[in-house]
Amino acid sequence: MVETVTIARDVVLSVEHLSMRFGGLKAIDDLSFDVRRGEITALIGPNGAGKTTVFNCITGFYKPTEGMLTLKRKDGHAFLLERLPDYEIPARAKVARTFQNIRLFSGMTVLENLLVAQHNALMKASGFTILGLLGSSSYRNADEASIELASYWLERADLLDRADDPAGDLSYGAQRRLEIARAMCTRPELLCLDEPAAGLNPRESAELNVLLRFIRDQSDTSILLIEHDMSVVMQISDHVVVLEYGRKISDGDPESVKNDPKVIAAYLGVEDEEVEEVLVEVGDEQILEQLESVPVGDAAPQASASMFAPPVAGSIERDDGDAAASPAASKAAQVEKGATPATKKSGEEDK
Ligand SMILES: Nc1ncnc2c1ncn2[C@@H]1O[C@H](COP(=O)(O)OP(=O)(O)OP(=O)(O)O)[C@@H](O)[C@H]1O
Repeated sequence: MVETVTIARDVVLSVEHLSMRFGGLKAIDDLSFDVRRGEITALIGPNGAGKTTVFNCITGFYKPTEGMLTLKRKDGHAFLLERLPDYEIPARAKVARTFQNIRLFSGMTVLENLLVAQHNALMKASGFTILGLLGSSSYRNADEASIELASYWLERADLLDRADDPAGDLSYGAQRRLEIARAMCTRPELLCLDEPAAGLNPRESAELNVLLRFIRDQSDTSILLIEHDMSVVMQISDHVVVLEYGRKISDGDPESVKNDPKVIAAYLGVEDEEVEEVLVEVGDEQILEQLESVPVGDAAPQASASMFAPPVAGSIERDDGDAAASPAASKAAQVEKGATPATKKSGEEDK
């Protein structure tokens, strides 16, 4: 059943009073924010802040403990994502997602990866029969349309000349772009990207930025991304939402969020001397001045100091997909784990 609700016209996703508990741990606590249509919204925060949990709630991997997630499609249909079975979220609500770890079919060619993403549309066109596959004109048309769409996104991702190569042969940055191209082949209205710049070098990050800006400006897809690389966030986001310990601490345009003392304190939740050291390294005196007005004790004790540190070429660890931007960007200790998920589905943890 299609759940119909009323939300502002330019909002594609409305998150309202979202909470998610894992046993005794409240990973998300009464979180509300909007993703506006045609924008890039970044969800940022120190490690363990709850960003991936929000994605898992949006994409149906977790059913939230409380709250409403309303996806409004351009045609006016609205879906309450927390009530949809997870397999219907991409198909009906048109939400696509990529993961922190690259998940391509590495033995298939680049083109095949994009065609597999359109499997549902092709099967529908075949009428789910072998005769349909072999002879029907609707299948042939759908087949041609799939190849055309795949070629379009391969070109946008600068991968057209690699179409027949195995996906596993691509460079890391090219594989990231292929994942995004594959997601775009499902014609999503909301694209959720979990750390798309993780492990990319500055040149690859710049290529990613070009692709994401193109999606925002030239397609009907809005983007919600989790990202630790602040150079990416600050360059391409229209809107930034900051989480700390599952709660929203800031929400606004990149400039206002960057200068929000609560955000600075959360990211630089370290000893006073270290704060100063990092800020001097970054060279932002304005932030330093603002930080002085934050009451002592407001800083989170286990946050990361990575926010304003620029990426440093050559210091990127790619094996596990994590990027270390600079010494100042070392990840903070995780918030204590170990609680049992209240509503986690069977299968692996979705990271
Ligand atoms: N399935 C789970 N079971 C128990 N606790 C969980 C589960 N998933 C997440 N958590 C906890 O919820 C909190 C938020 O985790 P989450 O992975 O959403 O944070 P994050 O902001 O995405 O972190 P990172 O930036 O490191 O990816 C953490 O304390 C984490 O340990």
